[in-house]
Amino acid sequence: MMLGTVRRFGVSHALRATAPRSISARLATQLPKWQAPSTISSLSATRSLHSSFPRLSAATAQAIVEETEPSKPAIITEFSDLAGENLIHNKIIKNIIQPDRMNLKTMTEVQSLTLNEIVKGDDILAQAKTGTGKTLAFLVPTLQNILNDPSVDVSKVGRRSARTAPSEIRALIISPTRELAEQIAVEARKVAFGTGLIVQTAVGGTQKRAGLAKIQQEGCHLLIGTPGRLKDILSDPWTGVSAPKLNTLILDEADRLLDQGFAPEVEEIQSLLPDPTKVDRQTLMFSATVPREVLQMVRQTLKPNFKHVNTVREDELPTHQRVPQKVVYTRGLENSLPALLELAQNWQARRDNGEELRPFKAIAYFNSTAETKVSADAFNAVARSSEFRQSSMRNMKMLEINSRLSQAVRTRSADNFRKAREGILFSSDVTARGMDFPDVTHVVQIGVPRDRETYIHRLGRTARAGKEGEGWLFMHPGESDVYRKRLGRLPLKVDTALESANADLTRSLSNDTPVGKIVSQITEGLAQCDNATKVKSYMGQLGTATGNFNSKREAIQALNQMFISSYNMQTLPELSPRLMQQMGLNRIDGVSVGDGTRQRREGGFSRGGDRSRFSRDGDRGERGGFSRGGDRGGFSRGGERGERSGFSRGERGGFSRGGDRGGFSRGGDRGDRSSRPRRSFEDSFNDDFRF
Ligand SMILES: Nc1ncnc2c1ncn2[C@@H]1O[C@H](COP(=O)(O)OP(=O)(O)OP(=O)(O)O)[C@@H](O)[C@H]1O
Repeated sequence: MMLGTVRRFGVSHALRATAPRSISARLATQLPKWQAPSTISSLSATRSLHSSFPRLSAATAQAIVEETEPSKPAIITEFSDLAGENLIHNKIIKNIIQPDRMNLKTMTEVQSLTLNEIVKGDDILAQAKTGTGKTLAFLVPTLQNILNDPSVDVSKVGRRSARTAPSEIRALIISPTRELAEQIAVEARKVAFGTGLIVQTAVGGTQKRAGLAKIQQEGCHLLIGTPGRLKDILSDPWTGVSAPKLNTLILDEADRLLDQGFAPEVEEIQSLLPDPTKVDRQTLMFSATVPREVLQMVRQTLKPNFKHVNTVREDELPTHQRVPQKVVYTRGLENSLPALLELAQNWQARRDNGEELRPFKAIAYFNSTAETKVSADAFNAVARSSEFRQSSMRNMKMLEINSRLSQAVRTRSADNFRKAREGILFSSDVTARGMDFPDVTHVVQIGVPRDRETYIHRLGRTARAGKEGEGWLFMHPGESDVYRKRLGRLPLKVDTALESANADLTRSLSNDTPVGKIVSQITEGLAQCDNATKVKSYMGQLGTATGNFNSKREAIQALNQMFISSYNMQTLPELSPRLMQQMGLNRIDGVSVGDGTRQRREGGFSRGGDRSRFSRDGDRGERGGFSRGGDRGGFSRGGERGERSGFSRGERGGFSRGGDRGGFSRGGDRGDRSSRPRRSFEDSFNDDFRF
């Protein structure tokens, strides 16, 4: 079996014969040493030689190449060795290796393999596990290709700022989330420091005008953004931003960008780029996961002779072996938050006892945005309590991030978590892909995630760059069918150590027991959350749980129990008959039927409880739940595949039919100009609905 493989597809694209060759392709012919590791398929025997952070050591690579194809020179594996090859600008190399800059030495496997391939100018699909340095793998050759382009004014390289017209954009990176786009930009600026190359971002939720002005004043060689905003500015002639000379397009988290939710926007962006028969374009796709369903889209998007660089062996699991993954069956939905607190306390107790453990820094993932909020609010209340403030956990930061927060708050949360030594980030899937928060020790997923890829990417927020980490999944036994379907082949082991996961919280527990103490902390924390948030959380979870549980009735019973016993609410939220019909529920499922008057009175919804209003006022994450619940045909009946496609169809279909789409897209542009930024449809849909 292969450690890293480079597969070539098809024959050369007819266009390539006529199209001008990319700079990198031309370069490649002058570069005898940086050979394609076409023998890389023979690397399997050396796997044990590698550290947990997969790298090809120079000696190993040399030995392999010699063993298999003695005539071929070594693969470059040290960043510093790039200098002798005249391949990569000295400033870029310095930026990467200098201790006071990025301080990196040896390439990771995906970097080594793809740098080599990208520089030759071919289209690439690159697959490597989470946290293995894919960002640098596409940034370095991309920035170098721009520098190599004779039509880019290289005479200014080295100056602080090389002013360019907006149309000088040579490379475009599309990212599914704003935070990831910004993170890539930070990395790109580090790599490009001192070269004169200008990196700009175009992401939703920020002032479009200000972003455009920046591009116009400073110029832009590399533009990084989210699909909606990129489409917006490239399609609008008034922005003055176009990319007639663009020759590199990168799709980070490619499988997400090619799924049915994003694909139309990505296609539209491509149609706004120069005709590839006139301006040769190299397209690069990177992700840790490439499900079979999207391979077809990959083939349609890349040139027929694209290369598939895959560092995940066919017989290997897509998660890091070094990461223990544990599944905890919770007695009820209400047991998850106490179990999370217990996990943190246990870790801290071990540290207090002198074990050499890193500070507890966890991301807790929830399937609905409102649940994220209620949980963050409850833990913040716990953290304010005198008991907590007197404990050794007192420095733990409790932070929240989800798509319902303003972009400014989202950015602040992400920055604070990045800086935090210890803490918990209560997150929806906005941070599930690509985000590189340092030193995350635990990823805790609450509820079975919507698909296998989501599980893998969330888990990938820990154990990055060769570090250690743990993955935990807290799930209700009622989710066992979808658990088996979605995550069945992943190496999760049942863990029963967390006592509060199994405590009966419908009965009062003595405060004298450790579990009783934990439960009372959470109960007091939840008591400080407002009722409206709790109602929204119930509604959000209704959507996700009815899609996840073996039966809707069981889901609703579990939810009702949590609402009454743990949220300490007296009466269940009312669901309108219309909503019930949309969700495929009936009275005997145990829901409270009404017109929403009660929750309006109690502050649950400001503008009503039916679906159409709820979709404006309620939690956007919840809408995902509703659609899934509503579009039962796709979600509950489908298998793994059916769920994926049903899910996407359900979301889009639900939206278009509901008419929200038009409203959102119209509102998006105007919103960017108004003082209170409004969200374009894409921003709301792509970021909020599905993350
Ligand atoms: N050659 C290297 N040596 C050591 N650390 C590296 C190297 N390259 C990148 N890193 C670090 O590894 C971490 C993960 O990198 P990156 O975010 O690019 O991973 P990724 O493969 O894109 O992950 P994901 O699949 O989650 O998007 C970053 O902190 C980065 O600085």
